[in-house]
Amino acid sequence: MRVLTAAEIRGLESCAVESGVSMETLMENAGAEVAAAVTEKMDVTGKKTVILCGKGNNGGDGFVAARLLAAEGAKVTVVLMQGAPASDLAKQAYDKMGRGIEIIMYRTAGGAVDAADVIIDAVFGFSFHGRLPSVMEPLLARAAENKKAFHISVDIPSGAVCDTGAVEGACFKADLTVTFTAMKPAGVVYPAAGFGGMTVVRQVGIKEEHLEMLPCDTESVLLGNICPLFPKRDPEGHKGTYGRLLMICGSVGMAGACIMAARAALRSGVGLLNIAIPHALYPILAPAVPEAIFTLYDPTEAPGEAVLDAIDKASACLVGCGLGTAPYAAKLVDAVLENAHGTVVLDADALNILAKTPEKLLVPQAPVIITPHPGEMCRLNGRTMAELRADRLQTARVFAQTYRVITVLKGAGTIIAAPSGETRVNTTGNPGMAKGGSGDVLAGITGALCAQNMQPFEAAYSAVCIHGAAGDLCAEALSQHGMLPTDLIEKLPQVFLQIEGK
Ligand SMILES: NC(=O)C1=CN([C@@H]2O[C@H](COP(=O)(O)OP(=O)(O)OC[C@H]3O[C@@H](n4cnc5c(N)ncnc54)[C@H](O)[C@@H]3O)[C@@H](O)[C@H]2O)[C@@H](O)CC1
Ligand SMILES: Nc1ncnc2c1ncn2[C@@H]1O[C@H](COP(=O)(O)OP(=O)(O)O)[C@@H](O)[C@H]1O
Ligand SMILES: [K+]
Repeated sequence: MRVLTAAEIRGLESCAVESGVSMETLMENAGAEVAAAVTEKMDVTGKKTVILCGKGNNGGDGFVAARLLAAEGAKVTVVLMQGAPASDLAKQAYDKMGRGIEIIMYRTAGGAVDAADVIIDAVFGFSFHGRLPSVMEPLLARAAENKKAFHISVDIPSGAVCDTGAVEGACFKADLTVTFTAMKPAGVVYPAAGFGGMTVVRQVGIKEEHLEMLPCDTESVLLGNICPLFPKRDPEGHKGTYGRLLMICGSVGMAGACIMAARAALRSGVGLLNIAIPHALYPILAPAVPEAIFTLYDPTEAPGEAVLDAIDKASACLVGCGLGTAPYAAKLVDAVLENAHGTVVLDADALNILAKTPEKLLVPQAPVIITPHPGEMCRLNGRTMAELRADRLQTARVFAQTYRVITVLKGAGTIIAAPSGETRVNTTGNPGMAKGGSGDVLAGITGALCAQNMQPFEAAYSAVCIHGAAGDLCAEALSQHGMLPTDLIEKLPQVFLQIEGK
């Protein structure tokens, strides 16, 4: 699904006005969609409906919804959060409300919020930036405490910044967000996405051709979107057809990371898996991954002929899961950066090794995918965690463009950014995956898809989506508490069944 910024929506709004659709109509339709979302959920007759309205057009949408819900028999109270409406459009909508709707100021609204059956958040929309004014915080907290009410946000949960998904202070917590025209970053990028509940996109009068003509470089990803990227396997295919993945992962003390990445790669369709490990790991790895072949190396020596030959033959290399950061590991990373022909996937310790010298990411001729979690990202770009959380989209984009690497910034709503500026936001997965080892599974899937010659950007976002989909199946079957990263691997066949079925 396309994800549009506030400026893009404003541009579309101007096109609509030029083609004869008035702003009043857009606002009327927006308010009607909000009212419809409530009436679809419940019979509103006599229901105490509190609408928190700001002074801008988001508040205007709230006034329209107030009028329409009151006409349906709801007992509506409008709360002016910033005093009288300021925009002409919002003023018109306010005047049209007529009698029969209670209008109160936010300072006296606590009781109404506590007793409400429905609370509609129409305080701020896509023009909000910075922090929610602190005077509004107590009322939002009371709205959240009213657990029996249905909470609905208009366009964006108030307190979230549209284009970055940042939430610096308090934010309205919604069960449902009705957003207009297109998905916005705040609907899919965390932390904002965690406040909006389910987000539905509703059309309010922007012409479809205007929407389609608009170039868009950001999309959200669902399993259904990636299915067409997986052609049927060739009936005459052999192991050579499906690529040769070289993994340089694992060390004494971290063999498990290598095993999980290897098993995930094998369950993701790769033809041949070669694992380069120190001799000492062979007795553990060989029985754990019987399908793999092994290239054994001596960690006290520089990467030898066998490792260099393996790099030369690989259609993709995955480096870093459980590799450690010893000097020999750094030499292995260099060997891959200098010699790889196929896509290079760098995870975990490979990224820790490169944190001091990120310019080395520019060395490979081959495409590079990096899969940092937020801590690794901050080590690589030298920024703080607060800076990262303030704009996860831009953090990934800037790094991808600066170092010409596909950047997979992991976490809820993983961001996948390409050097071209194209960006994807993942929508699968859940907090049951927040356990050591989940990242190794993702790295294995990513390496396997790259080895099979999928385009690297498509491989990167498909892997993230598949990984999250496996996580969602695990959560359903095993609970978020009880599921393990190794369970993700066992669920991969079920995800690929869905992909092959399309
Ligand atoms: N453009 C469109 O296509 C449509 C837009 N509509 C609505 O219009 C909304 C946007 O309306 P507006 O542009 O009037 O702005 P908002 O209603 O988002 O914000 C109101 C005002 O708050 C100010 N503000 C921003 N950050 C603040 C902060 N931290 N503290 C205090 N004040 C702050 C802004 O400068 C703005 O003037 C959309 O989100 C949507 O709900 C709808 O009416 C339908 C169509
Ligand atoms: N709350 C969450 N929602 C969705 N996915 C998550 C969540 N927490 C973690 N994940 C996913 O789990 C994986 C964890 O990776 P990482 O932090 O590298 O762990 P490790 O290296 O310990 O295996 C990432 O793919 C991340 O996106
Ligand atoms: K809002």
